[in-house]
Amino acid sequence: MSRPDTGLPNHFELLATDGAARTGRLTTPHGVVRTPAFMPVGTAGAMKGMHWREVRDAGADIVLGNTYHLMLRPGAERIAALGGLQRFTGWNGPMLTDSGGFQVMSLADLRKVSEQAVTFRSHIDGAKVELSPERSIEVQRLLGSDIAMQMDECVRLPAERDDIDRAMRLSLRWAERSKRAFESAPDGYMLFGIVQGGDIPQLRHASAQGLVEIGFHGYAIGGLAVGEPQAVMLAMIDETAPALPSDRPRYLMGVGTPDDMLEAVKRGVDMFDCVMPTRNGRHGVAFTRFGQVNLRNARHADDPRPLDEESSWPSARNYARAYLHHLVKAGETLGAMLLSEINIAYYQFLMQGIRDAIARGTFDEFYQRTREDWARGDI
Ligand SMILES: Nc1cc(N)c2c(=O)[nH][nH]c(=O)c2c1
Repeated sequence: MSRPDTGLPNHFELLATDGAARTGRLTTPHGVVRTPAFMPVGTAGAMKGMHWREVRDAGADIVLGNTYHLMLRPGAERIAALGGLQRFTGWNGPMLTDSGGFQVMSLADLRKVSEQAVTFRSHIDGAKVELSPERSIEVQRLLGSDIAMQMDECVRLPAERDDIDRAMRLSLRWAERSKRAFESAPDGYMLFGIVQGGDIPQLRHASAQGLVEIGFHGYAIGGLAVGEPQAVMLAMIDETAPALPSDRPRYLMGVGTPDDMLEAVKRGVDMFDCVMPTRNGRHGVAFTRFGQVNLRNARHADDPRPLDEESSWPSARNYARAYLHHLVKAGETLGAMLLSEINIAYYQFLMQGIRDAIARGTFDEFYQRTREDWARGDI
């Protein structure tokens, strides 16, 4: 087990452990986050297809905002002038923002990476933009997010060792710059470092060690969920999590399916984010206690049963599959809305079950039973 980190103020309280799995509380300026936590992704300041009250009622303590989108439109200075993300959006709880660098690499045109910054042309209006570690921190501070992320360079897999090594060392230098730029933030606001190193254990260890020497409030495991098989992702979590301070939160970026998260919690991960529940909902796919259900499938056309008559979420137990199938096939907006909330609610239901099981010391039984239920499939 890795050593506690005696560096920056620690806002994370470990409440219980069960094997490598942990449950805890992360205290932020806008509220407490129960961990393990799933952060729904509110890309441009909104949860697609959902009201914030539904996100909160589903059990989410914290949501994620994308710096890339928000800095381009409506703009960080405008959001700051309007009172920050919480007042601007109406979500009055904790928010985490990413650095923007990851989405520059996946969304922007004509992007160029240098030691100083990434430069790119906005996908909205073609304007030339420079995003440095310092500007990324400035934007995240202007947005007022509770947890900011260092700027990093993530290499998609598979990739050559030299490129993974280059990006990992650049990310460490950007980590230093990000931390210096963050130092004026008020107490309580946090900055997380991001471990890179691709699918190479030695590079992951070097990245984790370098970040711990710099010192952060929490640590993200980056460079995964970028095209590698689940087995590789899990192997890299096995390499990385134990190299991070045991008393600080560990955040696996961009992950994932319910199965991914259950496996990652078993390996000591505390926080997750993924667009999958809302994106799959918009595409007609529901996540349930018995696995995924594709409501586009004709087999649902005459099925009067709800998705899950024992669900804690009303929309999952009150609407017939036949109706959801109709809405999806007809392209009705309500279909995307209902399946988005059903999926976010299931993700939060899973997280609550995980937290309860770890607190009771029954995580192994919960893990086995949950996987058996998924394997039963949709009856
Ligand atoms: N799967 C991933 C999703 C992400 N949003 C990120 C990120 O923002 N930074 N760095 C990363 O490595 C990364 C990986």
